[in-house]
Amino acid sequence: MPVASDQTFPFPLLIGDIGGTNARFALLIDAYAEPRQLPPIKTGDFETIEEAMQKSILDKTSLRPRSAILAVAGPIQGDEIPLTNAGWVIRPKDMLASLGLDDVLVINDFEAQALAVAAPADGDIVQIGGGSVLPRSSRVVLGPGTGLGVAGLVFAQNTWIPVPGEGGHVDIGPSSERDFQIWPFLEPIEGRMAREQILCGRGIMNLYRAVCAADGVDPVHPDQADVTTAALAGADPAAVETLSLFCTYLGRVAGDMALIFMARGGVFLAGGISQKILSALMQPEFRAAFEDKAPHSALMRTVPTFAVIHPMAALSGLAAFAQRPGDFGVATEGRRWRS
Ligand SMILES: Nc1ncnc2c1ncn2[C@@H]1O[C@H](COP(=O)(O)OP(=O)(O)OP(=O)(O)O)[C@@H](O)[C@H]1O
Repeated sequence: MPVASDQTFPFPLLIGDIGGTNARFALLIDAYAEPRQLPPIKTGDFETIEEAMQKSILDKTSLRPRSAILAVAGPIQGDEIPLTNAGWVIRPKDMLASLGLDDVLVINDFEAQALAVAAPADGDIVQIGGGSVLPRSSRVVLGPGTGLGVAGLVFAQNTWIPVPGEGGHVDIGPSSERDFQIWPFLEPIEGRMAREQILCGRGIMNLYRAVCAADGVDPVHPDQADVTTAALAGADPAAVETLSLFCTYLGRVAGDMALIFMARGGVFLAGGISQKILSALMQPEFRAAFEDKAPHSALMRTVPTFAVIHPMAALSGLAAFAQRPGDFGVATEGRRWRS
């Protein structure tokens, strides 16, 4: 049965960021040592998470972790947690038994990204456009990857409290004249357009195909990496427009989230794709769409936006929480299991 309890976890402690495509792990020997990062693995290479953890971690070290804190892509409910965009199902009770752990906590992957932006090091982020951080004010993290992750981070009672959600599944609509030309060709999900239909890896392909269809040209790029590579090289007008629109829509959604949380502490772009298209995010489209929020454009100009460039940001957030749990208000009820 999941139990509610205190916030400390026994060391050695294994932390893991389990995305739809990649899983990244690190070991913490104690509350003071630097996390020992392990080589990332592809979720598709292993049938189950227990097999992945056994073969890629436990078989390769004599260190026996006593607890695990895992961040997963998807909502956490009950004793079986399916990953939204991958085949694994996390069963913490089985994990306690099969991996010999005393304590397992499972949180949302963007909650971990939120923990990471409570106090990012200067070298971990790059500012996009103007504005400045108002200390102790709410923050937002969102990131296109296999899906679109979104979370808030609020400061209350001297702790940073991550606010997980499923903001990638909120509706998105057309706004400009060009949007109205392209929108009819976007593939919806069960009849509606959610943000994640555009703002993620497969969303780039959805947008690219729609841009091509709107202009009556044949798509030539086989996947999203090909589209962004061609766009960044300025090689193909449809790819260039796709990336430009992607930045506009990401800016629009980032601005929406900033308004919802009144995020004067900043909006942080995490996820694998943001790092790969950083030079496009630095162009005017992203920030212009972010600020285009009449009647609050003047306010939006003061709110800073950042790309997170730390390669393992979610892991750094989990490590900060594991080592200084008192700094964070992470709810454990219903998602912590102990043997
Ligand atoms: N150069 C690129 N341009 C655009 N998309 C890319 C590029 N390289 C990888 N991708 C896409 O990024 C996605 C993977 O993102 P990420 O590395 O953040 O993985 P993840 O952590 O597993 O994602 P998530 O946490 O959302 O499940 C895939 O859809 C992949 O096709």
